[in-house]
Amino acid sequence: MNPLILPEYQAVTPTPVIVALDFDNAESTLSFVRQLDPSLCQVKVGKELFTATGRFLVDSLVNQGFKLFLDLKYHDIPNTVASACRVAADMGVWMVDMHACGGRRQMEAAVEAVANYTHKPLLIGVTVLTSMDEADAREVGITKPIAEHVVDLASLAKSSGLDGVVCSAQEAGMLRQALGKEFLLVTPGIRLPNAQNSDDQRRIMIPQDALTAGSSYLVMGRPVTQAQNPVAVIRDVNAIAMAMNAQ
Ligand SMILES: O=C(O)c1cc(=O)[nH]c(=O)n1[C@@H]1O[C@H](COP(=O)(O)O)[C@@H](O)[C@H]1O
Repeated sequence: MNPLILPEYQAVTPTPVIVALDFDNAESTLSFVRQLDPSLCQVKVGKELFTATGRFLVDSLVNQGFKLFLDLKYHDIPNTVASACRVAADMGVWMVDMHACGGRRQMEAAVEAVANYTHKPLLIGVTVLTSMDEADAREVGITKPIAEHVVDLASLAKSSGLDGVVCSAQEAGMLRQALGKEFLLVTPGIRLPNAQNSDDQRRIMIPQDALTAGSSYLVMGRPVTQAQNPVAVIRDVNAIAMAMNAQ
């Protein structure tokens, strides 16, 4: 058990934080993860780390007891995505995602592929990337305001049987109203109140506002991994969530 983790934070289950392990090698990742604990946060392995390390690191993190979000954003024909989700389920991941714009048949095939697993991974549809603003969206043919497009894709994901979506916390309030309390809202693009800039992110929110708006999970990469004290940043978010849950 990591001595940095105080008993009161161990009581935070589930924590809303998913730490994006956006590293390019196993050594840096494992050295960073040594200060974390499965009761403190979930972890996410995305394209950079998975390309660098393959399933070796996923296995290692799952074996350490972390709930792992495999963020490979599948977007392919139904058979390919369904088969990939089945392999992800075999790996014991907690959450896996696919682009909702891959369509109903892609999502339904994924749902069917993992339906009989005892530990079925949560299936999450990516709506509109948090790095995109209205001008970016228009350039790729999205003619509606982003918020409306997100609601449409999230409704499609829900009616296809997915457990939730990735969206910006800016859309969380609207999606909560439209899709109810149970549907998971996984929100990247989180920035701390004192952040100097938003990097490549465009639709951002601070943790407190994201949780108030109805986010289920906050995906946090650089605000945690580049912090002087990553554990303190996670604990602060957990404390906000705990205070809100106590109300
Ligand atoms: O699916 C994701 O996790 C994701 C979707 C999205 O719309 N925006 C987004 O930033 N992400 C991921 O969330 C993480 C955000 O990292 P930071 O901007 O460093 O906090 C990265 O790993 C992204 O790949």
